[in-house]
Amino acid sequence: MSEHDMKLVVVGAAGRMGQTIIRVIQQTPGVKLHAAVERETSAFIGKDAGELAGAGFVGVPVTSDPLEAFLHADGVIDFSSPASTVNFAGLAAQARIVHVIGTTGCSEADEEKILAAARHARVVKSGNMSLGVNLLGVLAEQAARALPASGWDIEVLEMHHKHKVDAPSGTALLLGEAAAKGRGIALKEHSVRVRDGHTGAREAGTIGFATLRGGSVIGEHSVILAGEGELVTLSHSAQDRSIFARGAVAAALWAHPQKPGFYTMLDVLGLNH
Ligand SMILES: NC(=O)C1=CN([C@@H]2O[C@H](COP(=O)(O)OP(=O)(O)OC[C@H]3O[C@@H](n4cnc5c(N)ncnc54)[C@H](OP(=O)(O)O)[C@@H]3O)[C@@H](O)[C@H]2O)C=CC1
Ligand SMILES: O=C(O)C1=N[C@H](C(=O)O)C[C@H](O)C1
Repeated sequence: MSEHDMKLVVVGAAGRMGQTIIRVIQQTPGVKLHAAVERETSAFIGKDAGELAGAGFVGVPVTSDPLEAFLHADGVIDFSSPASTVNFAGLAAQARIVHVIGTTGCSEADEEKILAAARHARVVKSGNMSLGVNLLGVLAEQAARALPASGWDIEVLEMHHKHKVDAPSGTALLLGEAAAKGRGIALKEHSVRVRDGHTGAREAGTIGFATLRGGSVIGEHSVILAGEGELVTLSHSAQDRSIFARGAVAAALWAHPQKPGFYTMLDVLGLNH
């Protein structure tokens, strides 16, 4: 470890992603764990963050005070919940530091507050921090551009573990947005997020979403382009949460020298053409 390492705070430190991120920080040159934050009511307050994550003792006790944690930090990695992410965005803006946001399920009002915070913080936000999914988004955009809407229907299918609380997943929406971009349409006006009962025939030009939940599935996503007599399926399968954590740490390092603003993983990965 060096004194020049980027000092990172992990919020939601005891969560599935929080623990994975702490382990990845311990393995990544150029970054160090500065603080780990959980709710005041968490049973993990005061426990060593490294031991909690199965990474061995690191000398960083879990705290419930984000203000103090952000004070001398360079960046925050945040996979928590929409309400807490909006709160952390305000604090990261005050501290003028990097805020990497993996939290999904944010409302439009939440997104506006995060955008406002990005006037002062360097925010990187994505529904999926993995290289593979971001490449899949680029491919979905290309496929949607190449195949005419009159003959090809687009459906996004996802499956996640039984603990997931938001639907469609952030990744499904990212992929839907990419396909909509390829088609030159606004996703909001053309998406079908639920089907139930006598729905009538499928409306041409819409982008449909289907959600499955169960077991311990980390994340399965497919973009299906359905034509007359043929299907094109583009898919990604997450086999380990470290793909998201590695992406988030890479995003923090990338954002450190950038100007304040709102960025996505496409910027980080150089896929934003
Ligand atoms: N963009 C990406 O690549 C990925 C995004 N995600 C997203 O990340 C988020 C977290 O996922 P996951 O780790 O599975 O969820 P978990 O529920 O396991 O973890 C979330 C953690 O955040 C904590 N938390 C919530 N509110 C606060 C708060 N105000 N202060 C401090 N800690 C808080 C929770 O505590 P408590 O249990 O007490 O509420 C919990 O420990 C989800 O939105 C998920 O969709 C997940 C994987 C990849
Ligand atoms: O909640 C999860 O677990 C995941 N959430 C993200 C999403 O909503 O797409 C990313 C990943 O698929 C895992």
